[in-house]
Amino acid sequence: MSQLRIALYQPDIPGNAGTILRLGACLGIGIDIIEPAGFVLSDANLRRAGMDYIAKAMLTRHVNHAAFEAWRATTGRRIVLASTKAALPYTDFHFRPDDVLLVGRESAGVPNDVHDGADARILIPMQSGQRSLNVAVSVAMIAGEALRQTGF
Ligand SMILES: C[S@@+](CC[C@H](N)C(=O)[O-])C[C@H]1O[C@@H](n2cnc3c(N)ncnc32)[C@H](O)[C@@H]1O
Repeated sequence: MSQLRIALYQPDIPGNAGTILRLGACLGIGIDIIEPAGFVLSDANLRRAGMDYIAKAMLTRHVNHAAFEAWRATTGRRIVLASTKAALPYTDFHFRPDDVLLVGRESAGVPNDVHDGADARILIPMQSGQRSLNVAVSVAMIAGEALRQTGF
């Protein structure tokens, strides 16, 4: 099991959350959901995407960002934010095994204070003029690189 964690900031598309929960279950990565989410965990689209893997996901729910930060502060883990506004390509970032990879909500990313409060901000470079990748695709790409670097 990896120490890496993936945190979803107020996710609003249940199919993406289900896909990420499945990824976490398959790769042994814990998932944090920072609420409020735009759906309930019993949502049919979440269940369809996550299938029976959801039962095996190591999921922690935090009632809000302050509660998530309070938990995180006790662990000493870094927050590594995936952001379309970042400058540093994720492949040039040096991951630690216990980093928390934070991704933004599908509709609006993260607010400025969460963006500025992250320990690091990383980018998946895209072609000029493209807005963003799907959040679950972003998680898969960056988690793959983090696990590769940290020897999982
Ligand atoms: C659909 S995007 C959010 C789009 C939102 N309008 C914004 O500007 O952040 C959802 C999340 O996926 C991640 N993401 C998507 N594309 C990315 C990229 N090229 N580099 C880094 N993270 C990305 C970010 O965490 C983002 O907050």
